[in-house]
Amino acid sequence: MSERASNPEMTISLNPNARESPLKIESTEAKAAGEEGTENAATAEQKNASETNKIADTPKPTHCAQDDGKREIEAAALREWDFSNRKVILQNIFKYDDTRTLKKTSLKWIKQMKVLFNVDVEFDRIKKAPKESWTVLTLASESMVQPFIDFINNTDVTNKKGAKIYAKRADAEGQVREGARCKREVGSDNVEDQSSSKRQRVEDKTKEARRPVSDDEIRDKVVPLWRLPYDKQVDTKMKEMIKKCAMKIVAETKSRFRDLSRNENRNNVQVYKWLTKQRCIELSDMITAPSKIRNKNEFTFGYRYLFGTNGGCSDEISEADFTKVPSVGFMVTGWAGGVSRPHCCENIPREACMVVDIVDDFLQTSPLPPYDSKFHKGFWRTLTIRTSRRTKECMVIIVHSPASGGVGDADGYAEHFEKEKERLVALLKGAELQTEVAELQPLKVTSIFYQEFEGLSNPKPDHPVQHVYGKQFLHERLGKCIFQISPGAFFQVNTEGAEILYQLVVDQIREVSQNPKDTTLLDVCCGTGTIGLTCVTEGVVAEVVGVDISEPAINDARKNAELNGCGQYDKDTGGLIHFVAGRAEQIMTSVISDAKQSGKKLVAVVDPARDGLHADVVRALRANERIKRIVYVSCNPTGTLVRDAALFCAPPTKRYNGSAFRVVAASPVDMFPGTAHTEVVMTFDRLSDKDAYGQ
Ligand SMILES: C[S@@+](CC[C@H](N)C(=O)[O-])C[C@H]1O[C@@H](n2cnc3c(N)ncnc32)[C@H](O)[C@@H]1O
Repeated sequence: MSERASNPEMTISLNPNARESPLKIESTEAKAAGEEGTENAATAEQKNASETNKIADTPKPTHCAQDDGKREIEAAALREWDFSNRKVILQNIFKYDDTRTLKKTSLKWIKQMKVLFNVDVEFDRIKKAPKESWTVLTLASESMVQPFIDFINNTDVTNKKGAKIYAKRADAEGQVREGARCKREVGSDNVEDQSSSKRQRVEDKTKEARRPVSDDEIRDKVVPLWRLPYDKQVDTKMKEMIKKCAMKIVAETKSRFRDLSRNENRNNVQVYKWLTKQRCIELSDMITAPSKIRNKNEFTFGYRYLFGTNGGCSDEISEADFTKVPSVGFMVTGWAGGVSRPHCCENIPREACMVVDIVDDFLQTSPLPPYDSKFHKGFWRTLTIRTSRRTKECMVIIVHSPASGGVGDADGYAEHFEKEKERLVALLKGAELQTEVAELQPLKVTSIFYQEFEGLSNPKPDHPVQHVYGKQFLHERLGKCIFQISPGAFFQVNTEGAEILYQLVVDQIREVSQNPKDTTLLDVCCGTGTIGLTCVTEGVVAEVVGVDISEPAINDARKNAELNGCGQYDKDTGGLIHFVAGRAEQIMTSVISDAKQSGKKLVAVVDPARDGLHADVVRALRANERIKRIVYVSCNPTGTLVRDAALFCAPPTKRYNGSAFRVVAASPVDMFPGTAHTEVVMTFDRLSDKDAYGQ
């Protein structure tokens, strides 16, 4: 916290530049408007300066004027302390960026402003709530706010995912609450101005997005590394892993040692021996997946834009050149755009494209329109296709708006829905889905589900589904096991890649479970029980306790234990395989203490979603010294794995007690070829005091 923030009594600005040498404000508009604009800006600047100087120039007050003068100074001081007029809200910030990253980014923008427009801006602080896509940035003085907002809104400032970042003022009282969006402090004219300019922006974006899209654009979005040969893709990812995961874990962990000795005045917080000379976690070579093919693909209903008879011939393409047809595919140009066919993407299997073709044909004659997220109107929303080339099964899940009541003009939908539903089922169930591999038998659509959803985004995995055709589950074979998968349950999207990933986990557990009968595996975020059951069938552990938030996934896991001959848990007699539904952060402590009662050795494998582990799960695992090894499977190695690894490896504190861990192995696996994503299996071993500081 800055000195100013920590001492509200202080009235002298710590940023003398901000008050004494008023800014040269040369906003982009002022530049564009030439001399006149510059002059206006200069006048405004002078006005600003004279306002500021008023305080300093206040004549020595007479007795009566003394109170007024005092009040004015107090008011000025208050204004100085009223941070709200210096606060800017930035929207569309990347959800997983933390405050430190944002500080760096803001400094970069400020540098750009200086270079491009010769505008001096300084910022005081920036604060971001985790997983919010907006943040509040406080500038050093009020006069910097408008130029900064202009810069952000009028130049190409985007977040990591390429979405435009927008800026606006925070509200008058500075009531910037975490988790609440702020209202702007503007006059009614301004509100109109701003909302019409916002409308304009949305219109422009929509116009830009609703157009025919080339195959290369589709690939650029879905498999952004497709232009590189595969070995170069792997190189690129490996460099990213070293810089943003392996090096960051060491830096982050070391910074925790520094913070502890500084903040808690603990002068004995010496960096552990294994870290002292280390700059980077040692990573093994990237393990490549034998196949690029995804077994789960999600598409959106919408309109596909095609060139009309004249369209696409000249450089200047206008909207009149397009025609549009209802379709299903990827939203390559964002939520406001049309949808594009997935056939050109190398990771989408041909059998899934065949289902897309069937649904596409069906839509051409369907009286029910695709859903339009801009107006929250329309019927067909998303199509999910799960396939297994090994069992020749295919599961189709169609999400739609309610047929009556609910979304948009739903009243007309009810009369068509039942008929349309049956028509689509009839088209799908007879289909033979041929893969690119001629020798492979074609797949069949073995189950169809409909899912009604009224909300604005997407249904949660446990949102109810309506089973309309075939089997209730999809079956997939992995290694020696077979797994039943419910429509809402998680399953790794690259089947061949998952086998490699699980084999790595098995090997890491085998290293510490000399006697499998005496080892219990805690499978945290176990999904359908895949990792735990693979470990049992591979003979590295005999007992598994799995925890997952999803009830359907846990039901699948229990069934999968039976299917794979691992026995089922009996609540009276107990048993060797036990799956529990619940939030890991709420039940982990009791799960661990129950597991401890058997007196067996405990090993944990954690495989959380992109959000990483909840702090309470890290605490529970750290606090239980019986857990000597944790194998962490991460799909977000440059984000949440870094955070969680630092929490496991940092010295004990009141909040995170129990001896620290150290990283003993880390293997990146390319589960998503063509994309920038990588999965990492990282192994942590508990450090004894002797290991921590010993020779
Ligand atoms: C990446 S998946 C891993 C699943 C499984 N290990 C596998 O390989 O198939 C993450 C799992 O975490 C579960 N999950 C998400 N939040 C959770 C929470 N708070 N507590 C327990 N499980 C959670 C999800 O339901 C999902 O099954």
